[in-house]
Amino acid sequence: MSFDDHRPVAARLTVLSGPSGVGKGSVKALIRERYPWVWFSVSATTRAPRPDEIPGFHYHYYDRAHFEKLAADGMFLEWAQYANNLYGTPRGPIEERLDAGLPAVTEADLQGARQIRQAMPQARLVFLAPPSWDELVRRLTGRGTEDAETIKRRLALAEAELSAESEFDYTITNYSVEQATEELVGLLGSPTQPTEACPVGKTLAATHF
Ligand SMILES: Nc1nc2c(ncn2[C@@H]2O[C@H](COP(=O)(O)OP(=O)(O)O)[C@@H](O)[C@H]2O)c(=O)[nH]1
Ligand SMILES: Nc1ncnc2c1ncn2[C@@H]1O[C@H](COP(=O)(O)OP(=O)(O)O)[C@@H](O)[C@H]1O
Repeated sequence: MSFDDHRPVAARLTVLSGPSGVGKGSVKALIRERYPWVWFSVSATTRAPRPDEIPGFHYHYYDRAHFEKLAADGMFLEWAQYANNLYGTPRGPIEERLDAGLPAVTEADLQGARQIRQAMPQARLVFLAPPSWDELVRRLTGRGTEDAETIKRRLALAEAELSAESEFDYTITNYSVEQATEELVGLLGSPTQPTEACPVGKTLAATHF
């Protein structure tokens, strides 16, 4: 029996995965703008912030020693090395949400999605797919945030990620950010109440560390 089996299904965790450059960040940004009641976990990473990224909003940015200490202390629901950096989902805020009967969404690479599947069989795994390989290359290159060597490494990982699509419960193809956003929000379901992000009597901490 897994540790979340007592929780109602509505309070489940949705995991958003997909290759680098497919549009996960773009979809998350539109959801945050249009559907602010959707609660996203803020992952931790050892990678440096990109110029337009805000610490505590896009990621918690830590050096490797601090990240490894948090991992050793069991502070992550899952964590993994992707390319040369570590990424992890903080455990506390997610457990607080689920224990309060509220849904949560986190982003994770394939290794992280697999760890969450093991730990939480009720979790719903969603794969964001590109319309084509060439379009993925165009998007990743066009973003202009990684050098050629990093792009090559991420595309090599993308091949493995695309071939694991069948492990996911749902695939959403990101033809347009608008369409992919609506499909993902459709899967998440409408909020039971607009105020569900902050139930009375519960303090939902943004982060535990
Ligand atoms: N395991 C795990 N992977 C994550 C987490 N947050 C982000 N990632 C993944 O780490 C990979 C690299 O993310 P990032 O450096 O932001 O690049 P991007 O996907 O190109 O925007 C992507 O596959 C993300 O989905 C997390 O909390 N845990
Ligand atoms: N549906 C789309 N059509 C065209 N360009 C897109 C689409 N979705 C995202 N992009 C662009 O592709 C690039 C990568 O998107 P991003 O959201 O950063 O991907 P990820 O977070 O998955 O790495 C960005 O320049 C973004 O503007």
